[in-house]
Amino acid sequence: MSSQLQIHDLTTPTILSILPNPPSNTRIVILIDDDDMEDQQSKLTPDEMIEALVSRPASLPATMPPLGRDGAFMLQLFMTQSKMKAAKQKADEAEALRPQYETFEYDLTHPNRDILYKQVNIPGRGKGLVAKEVIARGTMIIMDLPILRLKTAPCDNSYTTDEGEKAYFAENQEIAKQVKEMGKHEQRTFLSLHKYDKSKKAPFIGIVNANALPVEPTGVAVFPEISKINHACAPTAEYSFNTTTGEARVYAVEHIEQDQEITIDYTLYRWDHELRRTRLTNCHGFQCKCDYICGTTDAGLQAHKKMWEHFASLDHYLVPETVGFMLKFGEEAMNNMFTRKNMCQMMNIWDSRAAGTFFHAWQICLAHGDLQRAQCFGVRALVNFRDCLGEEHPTFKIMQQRLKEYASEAVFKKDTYWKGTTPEDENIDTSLLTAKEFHDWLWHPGLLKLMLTPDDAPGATLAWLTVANIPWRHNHPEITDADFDFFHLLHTGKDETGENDLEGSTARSYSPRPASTVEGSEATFIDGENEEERLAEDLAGLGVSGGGDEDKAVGSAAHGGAIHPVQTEKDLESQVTAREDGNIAVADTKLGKLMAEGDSEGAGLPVNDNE
Ligand SMILES: C[S@@+](CC[C@H](N)C(=O)[O-])C[C@H]1O[C@@H](n2cnc3c(N)ncnc32)[C@H](O)[C@@H]1O
Repeated sequence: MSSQLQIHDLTTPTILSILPNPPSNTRIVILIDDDDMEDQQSKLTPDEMIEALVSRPASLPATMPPLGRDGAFMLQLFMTQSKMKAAKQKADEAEALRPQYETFEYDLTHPNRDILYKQVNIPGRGKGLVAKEVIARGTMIIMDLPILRLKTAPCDNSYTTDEGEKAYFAENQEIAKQVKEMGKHEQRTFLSLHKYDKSKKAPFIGIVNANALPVEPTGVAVFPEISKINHACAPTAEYSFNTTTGEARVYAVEHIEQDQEITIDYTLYRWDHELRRTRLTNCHGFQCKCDYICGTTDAGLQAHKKMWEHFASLDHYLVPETVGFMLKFGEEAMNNMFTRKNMCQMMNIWDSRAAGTFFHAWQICLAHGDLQRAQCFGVRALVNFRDCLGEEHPTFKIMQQRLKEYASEAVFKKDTYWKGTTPEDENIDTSLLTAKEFHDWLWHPGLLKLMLTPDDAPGATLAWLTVANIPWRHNHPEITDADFDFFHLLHTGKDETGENDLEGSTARSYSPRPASTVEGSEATFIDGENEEERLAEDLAGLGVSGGGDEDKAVGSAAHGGAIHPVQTEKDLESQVTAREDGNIAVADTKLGKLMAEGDSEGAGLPVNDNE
């Protein structure tokens, strides 16, 4: 039996006199429901408080006020009701967000669902996701886990022979088996996804084809939420997969307006328009008709091809085999990066390709011992990687590490011949420069030439933008001075105010620069002319007619013709209705139908009834 101490007006000295040698079984209640006390204790967690009281009573503040009106039984801290509630809610939220890697069991009450986006019908594209509110660049929109992973995309295999065809249908059955083993939520989710099955006999492959996205290191995966996102060649968001955690994320790479569609590039930017088209048609089963690339005229496509070839050739000094050239021709390599950056800007590419450009510029500057510029570029790369892939992504983490340990880079100071750097512009206080001055200083080593002829990369971009009637887009986020603070943060872990740290959201506060201020800084050519004037002047030289129409919306409006019939709300409902006996209706409706659509062996597969 425990002794009971009736303690009224309990004071610190009283507690201290009891606690060092409490009689066995003595428990003391300390009621903490008084505002003053809450203030004092707010810095301690309940566990710390207990620890402080029991093992280090002397550490209690000497001025501790009376501890309450009642006392009995147990050394216990009572948080106020609201605090308890908040703590519980926080714990529940954390639990809901905790990825479940082992089981892959997926709850339909997805943490991101209905938060930033909603699913609506999009004319010509079936359903799609739109922003429920304005979403800033760099915001994580979805975090998702695969419900199904395959080593290769079925659509990538060309089953032209009889044997190949057999293998194709065998694969369909393999996927069916995996679906059968899924939990009921996953089954429902998987089967509610859009299907593209040209053969009409491989429905499971059909679902994979329409929805699967590449995952690293190899293979493809289908996702419960991300697979609801439509494709755009100039997307508003970027999809990436994290090999370390096994999760996928989608980040806003543009400022997305309320009700604007959230789109990703299914082809992961890797291919020119012909390859993109093949991939989208063969795998995802639709022809993209965006006015950005796919829906333009033949001349537009030709111009795009040329521009793309130029773009792809710009980092040819940076592959390991030719790194010697980068050391020898640093300015030229830098010039290429300047061009690449300008091309990205003209095309309004602010996904991780832009980060790649800054990353290369960082390497070039490091190689030539130009640390000040290297730092500026390194930060830009990091900020862009963070915005597009997130701070958890291995690419971001590796970049962060490399920036810290720049001296161990293989190319570090391998060549000090750097025409671009003069004693005057070394160790310059960049904070004193205007945006324009800073821009000129930063890119100075590469500012040798920026031609606008049809055979030159920016010229080819301009030709494409013009032929395809795409405005030169520059009304989007440019890197701001916040990046420099971020670099400071990188080294110190704290900013001047001490409010941000690298573990937190840090430079998330980095906000898009308004369109008007972009002009005259990054968007200006070497001679400082306004790019619009320059554009107009150069059009004649390029032999292309018509200019960018700034008023016309671009890129995101891919009014493509979806081949599949629109899935109605009713369709979906009927697919996921729960059966009374605990199995799901989809088992003998949609799934059963799909099985039957496949070969006869498949029809016999029961759904998972373990649940
Ligand atoms: C991953 S699903 C996206 C969600 C799908 N729209 C739905 O209704 O469930 C891919 C399918 O959406 C359609 N789709 C996606 N992007 C499209 C686009 N840009 N133009 C036309 N159809 C598109 C195609 O039918 C494609 O097979």
